Order: sequence, then structure tokens, then C-alpha cells
Amino acid sequence: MAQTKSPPLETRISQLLADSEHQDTALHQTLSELWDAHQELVRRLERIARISDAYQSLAKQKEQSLAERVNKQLRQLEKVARISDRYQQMMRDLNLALQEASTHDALTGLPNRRLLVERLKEESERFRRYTRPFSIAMIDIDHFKLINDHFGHEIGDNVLVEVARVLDAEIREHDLCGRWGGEEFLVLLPETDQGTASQVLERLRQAVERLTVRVNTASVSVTISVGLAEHLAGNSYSDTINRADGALLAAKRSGRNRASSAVTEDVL
Ligand SMILES: Nc1nc2c(ncn2[C@@H]2O[C@H](COP(=O)(O)OP(=O)(O)OP(=O)(O)O)[C@@H](O)[C@H]2O)c(=O)[nH]1
Repeated sequence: MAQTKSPPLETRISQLLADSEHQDTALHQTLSELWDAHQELVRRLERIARISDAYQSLAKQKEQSLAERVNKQLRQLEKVARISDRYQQMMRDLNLALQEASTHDALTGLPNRRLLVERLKEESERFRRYTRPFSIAMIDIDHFKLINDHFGHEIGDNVLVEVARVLDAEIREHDLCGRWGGEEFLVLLPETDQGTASQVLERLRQAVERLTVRVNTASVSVTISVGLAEHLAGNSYSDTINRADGALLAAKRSGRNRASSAVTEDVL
């Protein structure tokens, strides 16, 4: 036999309490009170559930917004780190450029007088401690004033650049060629006595003699005069420069386009 499904307990109680047939029974009053208490309990539970739901969604929201804030700050930190990296790279580049500008000649790109003096001090110190020989050559372009006067200062500058390039290309890696000033260059030859230095400088002289600088349809040739001096015990590097200068003067006086040595001032 098929069983009819009874309605839920709450419906049945409501129906019983509403039924006029049971109004005056002793249980009606008690059931009614129990029913009210039950309804109140259900309301409270629903309220607690609502509060708990609200609290949970608030906590979730907070969690989400905290994660968002952390992510945002991380992104900002990454941006700051990138800017700082770029800034540091710029500072390094700037430092290098400043160092290059303070130690190199702007026109020819060769080491300038300051860097030459630094290296001269180092070499004379090495000489003092370990008696390692070194030589200095002072090089001056012959009749350079005529080139400026004839072709103009700009062509004069081009000639300076070209002579510098040839000199620099001809020396060894450990030698140093720099612009001493004006149309004068200094070559420092570490571990080199005067005999060897004179061979090197003769090679340089010939290389410059072969050089031609184009000026429109014409071309300009130049020669150099060289004064050589090997560093001597008891001398300062300035003494050696002065001796090389004296030898240069001798080379100029004896006809230019030649190298002269300081000790004997013999024309090579
Ligand atoms: N274009 C140019 N000329 C320069 C520069 N520095 C110096 N000079 C010129 O170089 C010339 C040097 O002339 P002088 O010292 O009289 O010597 P010189 O004409 O080379 O003659 P000698 O050295 O006696 O053979 C001067 O006219 C300077 O103006 C430069 O950077 N550029």
C-alpha cells in the first residue's frame, strides 16, 4: 500500500495550532509557547548565519584588497628599482665620460698632458725602485704655423688629428703617445733604452712623412722633428723632458724632419 508522505513537521505544527478543534486542549497552550520559542531560536540562528556570512565576505574582501595593495607596492618597487638601475648606469656612463674628458684631448682623442704626467710619474717611480729604463720623445710638427696660415685653422686641426692617428698607430701597446700641447706630442716608451727608442722614433718620423691630408683637390704633407732622451738616475721626469726638449731644439736647428738624441745630440 502506497504511503502518503506527511507534510513537514513545522507545517504540521502550524496546522495543529490553527485548528479550532484543538484550541481548548491542555497541550495547545504549551505547544504554542514551544512553537514561539522555536521560531525565536530559528530567527536568532538565521541572524547569526547572516552575521557570519557578512563577516566572512568582509574578511575575504580585506584579504583581496590586501593582496592587491601588496601587488601594487611590488609593482611600484620594481619600477623604482628599474629607474634606480637606469640612473646608476647613467652615473657610470657620465663618470666614464668625465674621466675620458679629463684625461684625453678633445681634438685628437689622445691622452692629454695630465694623463701623460701621471704615467711619467709612475715610470720615474719604477725607475727609482727597480731601475727599469724608459725614454721620452718630444715631437713637434714642422712649420705648422704655415699650414694654419695657408689653409686655415680647420685644416690645421685636421692635420693634427691625422698626425696623432699615425703616431698612435705606430707605437707599441705599452708605449703612450699623448698631446703635450699645441702641435707638440710626447711619446713615453717604457722598458726602452735610447738606442731602441731612436729606431722607434725614426719609424714614426717616416710614417708621418708618408702621410698626406686631403684639402679639397690638393693635399698637405707634413714632417716632424723629434727630441729623444733616456731617463737618467738622479733625474726627475721633468729633467728628462727638458733634455728631450733640448734635443728637439737641436733637431729643428739642424734642418727639421729628423730625430735628435739628448745625450750626444747626434742627428740620427
Ligand atoms: N690648427 C691648430 N693650430 C694650433 C693648435 N695648437 C697650436 N697651433 C698652432 O701651431 C703653430 C705653432 O707654430 P710655431 O710654434 O711658430 O712653430 P711651427 O710653425 O710649427 O714651426 P717650427 O716648430 O719651428 O717648425 C701656431 O701657429 C699655433 O697657433 C691647434 O690645436 N690647432
